[in-house]
Amino acid sequence: MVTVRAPATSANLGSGFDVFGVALDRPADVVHVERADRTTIEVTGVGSQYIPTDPDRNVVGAVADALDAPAHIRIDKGVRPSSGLGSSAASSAAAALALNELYDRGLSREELVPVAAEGEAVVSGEAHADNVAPALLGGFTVATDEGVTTVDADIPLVACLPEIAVSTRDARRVVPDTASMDDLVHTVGRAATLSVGMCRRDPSLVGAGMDERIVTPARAELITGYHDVRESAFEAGADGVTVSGAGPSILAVCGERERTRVAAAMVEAFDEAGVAARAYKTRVGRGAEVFDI
Ligand SMILES: Nc1ncnc2c1ncn2[C@@H]1O[C@H](COP(=O)(O)OP(=O)(O)O)[C@@H](O)[C@H]1O
Ligand SMILES: N[C@@H](CCOP(=O)(O)O)C(=O)O
Repeated sequence: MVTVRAPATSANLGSGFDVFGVALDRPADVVHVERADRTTIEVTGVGSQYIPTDPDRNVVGAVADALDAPAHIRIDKGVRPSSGLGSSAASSAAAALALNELYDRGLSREELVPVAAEGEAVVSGEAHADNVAPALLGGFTVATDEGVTTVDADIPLVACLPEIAVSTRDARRVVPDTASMDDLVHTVGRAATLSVGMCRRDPSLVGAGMDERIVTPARAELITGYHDVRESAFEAGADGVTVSGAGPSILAVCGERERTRVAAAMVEAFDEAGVAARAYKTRVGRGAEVFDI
């Protein structure tokens, strides 16, 4: 048996739609795999009642197919599904790494990124790699058609998860088909600022680089209380606030000392909007870990 822990991730970071991602140091999924003649799946943990065990509908089934590695796969969910915190990606990345070990396929973590992205295609319709890349490699990742670049960033974060579900598939439908040249220039400037901020481990540059005018405003409409939560986080000292992945989680970047205040302000603002929420005080963390063979 092989056991792998793969972390939650936050994709896009505002200005890096379908490209940027960070691994969070918590929460995480734990996946156990054992060789079998055909793939079977068992799911426990947070939100497991909403997750199919049919290998054609669970992301780990697609990963097992892609690696030609049938197995009995047990998923212990720590990352709630439809959260905007890369729940499906955590399972996909963990399964890819675990099955690669179990069947001795010899693929590197970089080579496992497109394999794990096959799982994302099952649930969102597209094999976007911006969650599975940080889930496998850790840190801040830039995922493009050419491959993945990583930065071992260390930045404090707050991920605030409201009790609403937004499916990535639905949230991809509201993404505009076109953008003006002004908005593209603005996005490139912010994305570059954010990347420099990650390299310098500077929360204020990362925060400034999160601002984005094309995708985020459309998705904010799907999240009750988004504007108030964002404003409250800034008032409490956040350097930047945006939709985490496709939502509904909201991600804030801040200094170490502001984290507790920012987390409390976000939960309170959701509460005032009539939505229960929890906040993870977290930071950019490591990628998936094999911890028991
Ligand atoms: N192993 C899995 N973990 C989480 N969700 C899964 C898994 N397999 C299939 N799903 C389905 O994927 C959807 C959640 O994925 P997605 O919408 O991308 O949300 P998230 O942002 O949390 O990854 C749900 O419909 C869920 O039932
Ligand atoms: N780039 C994707 C990221 C989806 O992230 P998730 O955590 O919500 O699955 C998108 O924005 O659609």
